[in-house]
Amino acid sequence: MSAQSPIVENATALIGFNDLVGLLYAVFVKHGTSPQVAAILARNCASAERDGAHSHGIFRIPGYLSTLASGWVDGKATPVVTDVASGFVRVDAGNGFAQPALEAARALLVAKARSAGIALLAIHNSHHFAALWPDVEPFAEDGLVALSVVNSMTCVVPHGADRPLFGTNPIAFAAPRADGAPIVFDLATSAIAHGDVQIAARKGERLPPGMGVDSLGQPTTDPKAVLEGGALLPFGGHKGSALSMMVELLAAALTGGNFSFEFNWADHPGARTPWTGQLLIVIDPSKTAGQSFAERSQELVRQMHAAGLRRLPGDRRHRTRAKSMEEGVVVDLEALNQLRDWAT
Ligand SMILES: NC(=O)C1=CN([C@@H]2O[C@H](COP(=O)(O)OP(=O)(O)OC[C@H]3O[C@@H](n4cnc5c(N)ncnc54)[C@H](OP(=O)(O)O)[C@@H]3O)[C@@H](O)[C@H]2O)C=CC1
Ligand SMILES: O=C(O)C1=NCCCC1
Repeated sequence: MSAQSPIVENATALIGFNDLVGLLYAVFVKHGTSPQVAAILARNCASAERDGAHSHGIFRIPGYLSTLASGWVDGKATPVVTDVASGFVRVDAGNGFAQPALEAARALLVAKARSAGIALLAIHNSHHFAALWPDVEPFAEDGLVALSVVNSMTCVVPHGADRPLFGTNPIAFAAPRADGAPIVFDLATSAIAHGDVQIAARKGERLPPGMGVDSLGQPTTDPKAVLEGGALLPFGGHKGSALSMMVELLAAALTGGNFSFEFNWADHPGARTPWTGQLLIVIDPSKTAGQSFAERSQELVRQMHAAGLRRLPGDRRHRTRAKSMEEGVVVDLEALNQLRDWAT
């Protein structure tokens, strides 16, 4: 630890998962969401904290609240679902959050996927602040395969370019398997999520090399240099950059949302989300020929373990989830007290 960047370990507290959901629900209602929206966001945010996905748990609450206070997002919006075609559902989120829009469309989307074998959900006029795995995991728990993409705000320099253009543009995938939790991965197409850079800056920690550049385009491990005029890099050079480009096309061009670069923060003080889009593809694998998909995915996992793999994507989350459900969710004490203030 360097003398210039002391790492302060904050005190923590334990809170039961349902108590955390209840507390977050009260915070959201108090700050202008409808009870329906509050219930969805509270569960989403508490689930991230429960699973140790800290960059998209309680850490995000100040951003939610300042965005609600700015009027940039409508916390009481009622999503409008349109049955576009046999395999296509569109939702106008009404300038509300993306998760209630997904909830509003879920039943129709699943019915279409089960009848046609595949269905696509395009959400626009929406805000997505969160982790993506809660959006896809429930489909796989019901035996379906799901893929989701969402673009975010400009902070990533495309491979070979001179200035930031893409968002951190995550991709999440979930598939059922015969024995055990669904296979789920959820990753930013940037070398690191923006939220993790903010957390590192707050804790006075350095970033690993290769994550970002400073305002002069020079490589840096200083999170503040990345946040203040610098930018992030895609993961895996041209490969992550191509995936990020794909996310812009699917999540924005196909849904009617903004590209990550089409949002001017200066016009919306307090806003923390851009006005982008979200795309979800749901597949019913029972429609494929041959052996059960869940058996095939189980066989893949078996072979990966036989090849020496010790950790599947999602394993860490599930371990953290089990511990949180048994012992309580570990939260920063100061953040917990702040939530209690905000709830009253
Ligand atoms: N809404 C938005 O606009 C945005 C949201 N995000 C969110 O930020 C979150 C964090 O993204 P990111 O930092 O890229 O995620 P990570 O790099 O931490 O993890 C990405 C995936 O890889 C898995 N994984 C990590 N390390 C290993 C390993 N050693 N072996 C096997 N699997 C591993 C993770 O599983 P596990 O979880 O079990 O560790 C996870 O599924 C995501 O939830 C994403 O949706 C990011 C950008 C924008
Ligand atoms: O961590 C990130 O990167 C983001 N998370 C939520 C919304 C914008 C980007």
